[in-house]
Amino acid sequence: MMIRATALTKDYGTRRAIENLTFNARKGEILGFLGPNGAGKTTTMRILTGFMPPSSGSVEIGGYDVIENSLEVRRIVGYLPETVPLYSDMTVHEYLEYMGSLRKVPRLEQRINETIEKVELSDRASSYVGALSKGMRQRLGLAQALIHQPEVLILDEPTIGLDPGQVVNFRKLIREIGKDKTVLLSTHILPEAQQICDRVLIINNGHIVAEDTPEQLQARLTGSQRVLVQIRGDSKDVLPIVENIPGVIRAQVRNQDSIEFESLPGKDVRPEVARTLIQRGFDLLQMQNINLSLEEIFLKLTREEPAEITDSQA
Ligand SMILES: Nc1ncnc2c1ncn2[C@@H]1O[C@H](COP(=O)(O)OP(=O)(O)OP(=O)(O)O)[C@@H](O)[C@H]1O
Repeated sequence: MMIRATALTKDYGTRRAIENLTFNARKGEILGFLGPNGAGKTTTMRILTGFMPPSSGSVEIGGYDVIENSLEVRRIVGYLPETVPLYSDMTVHEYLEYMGSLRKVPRLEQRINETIEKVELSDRASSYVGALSKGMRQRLGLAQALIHQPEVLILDEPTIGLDPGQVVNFRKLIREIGKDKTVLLSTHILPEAQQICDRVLIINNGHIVAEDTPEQLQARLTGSQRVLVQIRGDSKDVLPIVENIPGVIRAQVRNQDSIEFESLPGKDVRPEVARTLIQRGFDLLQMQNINLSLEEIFLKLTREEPAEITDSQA
């Protein structure tokens, strides 16, 4: 195992940010940390990079304890924090020279050239950092994380604030770099985790609530459908009818003239619902799939195994 985190807990004063997180990452794996804002992703990454100690628990990276062997850990870990401290009055080359010299990178000039080529900034080597686009700045952030050729790369919400084109490029770049590194990446965007990662940990409220491959995650999420139905009439009259249609697992009144229902995985009951309602004399005004929000996805994924609620969070 390249990363081994055991029973990590972090309290900020009386606020418990993460509790008892245990997870591993294999060598060469791209592991995703998926969770909404405030879930505890940044806290975990800061602990992993030795930026701050946990309140309890331990982390080993490449066999080194992040606190006891912090120098070794810094040598094998590259970190792209949520906001990278970049110096706008340095050029791209100067900035990497500076970051590389702090890390005492050997043959730095050659290394800078290799790195800017990898992140596709070679033609910007002499541009001032302040003049770069957001996407370029993020690639420069990645370059500083890669300058010392770390085996492990830790990326905190790396595509946040990029425009859609830049996001696509940046994800491709991470996959490319991840071919020969262990990568831990945090995101609050489900498709991002699915596109980039080999395995995804879902973190909510400081706890790991699910762990899966992107494929299995997808299967668990797209299995069932949620649909909004609007009719001319009273939704209270329609509810019992829809509830009784085979394949419908849950239905509820949305407002006066609409209800929503959820169907069994793998079964599209919409035609049956439409037919039944029309047969019963209702005018069907609208039928619309409802996308799951991230919060709902968490609930869904954790329905079978509810997240542990502890009373120690007060
Ligand atoms: N320095 C701090 N002092 C007090 N509370 C903090 C501190 N940093 C984080 N927290 C709290 O700990 C919890 C976890 O925060 P964390 O930043 O790790 O979450 P996150 O998943 O990275 O979210 P985000 O994407 O918003 O950064 C949040 O409730 C946050 O308010």
